[in-house]
Amino acid sequence: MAKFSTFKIFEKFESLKNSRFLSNLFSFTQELAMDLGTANTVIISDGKIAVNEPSVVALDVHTDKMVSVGGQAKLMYEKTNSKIRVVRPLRDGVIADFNACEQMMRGLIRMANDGKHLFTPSLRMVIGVPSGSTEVELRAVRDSAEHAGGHDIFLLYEPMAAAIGIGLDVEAPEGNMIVDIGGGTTEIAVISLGGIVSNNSIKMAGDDFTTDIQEYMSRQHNVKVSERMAERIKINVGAALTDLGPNAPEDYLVHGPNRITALPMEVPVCYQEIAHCLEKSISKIEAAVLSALENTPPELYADIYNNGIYLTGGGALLRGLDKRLKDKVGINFIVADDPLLCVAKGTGIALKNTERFQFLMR
Ligand SMILES: Nc1ncnc2c1ncn2[C@@H]1O[C@H](COP(=O)(O)OP(=O)(O)OP(=O)(O)O)[C@@H](O)[C@H]1O
Repeated sequence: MAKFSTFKIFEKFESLKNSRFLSNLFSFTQELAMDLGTANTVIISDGKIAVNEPSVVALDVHTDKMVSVGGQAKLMYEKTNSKIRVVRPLRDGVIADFNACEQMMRGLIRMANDGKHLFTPSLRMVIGVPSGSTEVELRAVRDSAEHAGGHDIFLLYEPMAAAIGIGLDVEAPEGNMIVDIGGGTTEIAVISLGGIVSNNSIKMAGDDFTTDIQEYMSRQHNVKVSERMAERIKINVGAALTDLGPNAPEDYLVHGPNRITALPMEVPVCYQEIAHCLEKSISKIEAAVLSALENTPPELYADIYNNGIYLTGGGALLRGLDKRLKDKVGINFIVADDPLLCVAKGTGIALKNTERFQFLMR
């Protein structure tokens, strides 16, 4: 009888061991794909989005230990006391605070695991990086990932990841152009035969739009707004065109202190004035797209003309941007589905097919 039940227990354990839960619990290697962005970090585990959080970490000023990470840390942003510092470790697409970045990565990876592993696994990772990164900047990402538990680390350029994430056949002898407007960088790349033929990476993107709005509110309306409020204005009434027709959003009510008197103010903001205030920054992105097209060989140019240009990244969500770029360049612009997730999805696909995409990664 005892023999029988021992056998049963053994059989049960074997079947559980083969289940995903237990194989995760006892596995020593874990595979993660990561879009380590200036504004948001997305982690894909087991083919699913496990983490999609702001790239923010809160640290104890005295011990430098992590207090919170992601959305929780963002809630503390611009609201801290002298004991806590809230850091955005990436600026313009690259690591600006190495220690904070490492802590943030650790915290987010832990969040992705969520008790799934009994032991700290060794990580096999694909990480999206800006295509304009220098060797030193790439080294910094690799080092941060290694310190956060990474063992096998593959780096994939963001426009290539975005193209894979959209579902384009990046190995085909066909030109495709991607314009990825993130928080810190705009990456423009022409892809053909599994390589980047021409690229242009500028440090002008969504966060610069936010800063433009913050400065505009202070200059034009004498109202002081935080970075987070400026971002809310951008999301609610941000636009690239002064005429959005029937898609125009309602005015957005902004509350804040008067810059001079500190008395409370209420200012309604319309999308037309935001379109004016973003004019200069958007023109720089237009110029970068034109310059990338200038450097594109004619055969690939013809493909791009036929296929249209893909817009990805959070900046692609700015109202009317696709139409404005189309009017300027004369080529159709297509906003990808889920533009905020294209790079992450692409790194996830590359992770599942590291053999196939090995030649694309560094
Ligand atoms: N609806 C929206 N309208 C305009 N901008 C938006 C919208 N939603 C998000 N954004 C902006 O998109 C940016 C974040 O985009 P994304 O997550 O693609 O960037 P990232 O990957 O973090 O940055 P990077 O690639 O530069 O490192 C932020 O500046 C955010 O304010």
